[in-house]
Amino acid sequence: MDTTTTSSTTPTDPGTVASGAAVPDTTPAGTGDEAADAVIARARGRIDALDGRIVELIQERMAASAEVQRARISAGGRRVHLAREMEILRRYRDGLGRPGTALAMTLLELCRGRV
Ligand SMILES: O=C(O)C(=O)C[C@]1(C(=O)O)C=C[C@@H](O)C=C1
Repeated sequence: MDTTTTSSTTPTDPGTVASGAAVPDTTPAGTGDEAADAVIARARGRIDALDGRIVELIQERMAASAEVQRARISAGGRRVHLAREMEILRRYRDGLGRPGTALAMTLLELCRGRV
């Protein structure tokens, strides 16, 4: 295996190789095209703002989900409600296609733990 570069098949910190040794990041800061760089910087600003809001929304969802689960368990029910999960999985699949299902499964795991 080539140990001088990060492998595309092995997820590692981009600043290290599999051995953990530090490698300089040689990715150029820009494309060399000023207009393209400006578009990229602006769009990345929007992405960062959106990601921040998405994380906050997920945290808000986790709190609402915990409230539902606590109430159900206090009333003698179970943490997991499979029919409700099916509705949620369908909504994400309808909105985002097959990867939407995977996203919904990750959200459910964040909200109620692994089943
Ligand atoms: O809607 C519920 O009944 C919940 O408990 C919330 C929630 C969710 O996070 O969406 C969590 C666990 C259940 O299995 C189903 C859904």
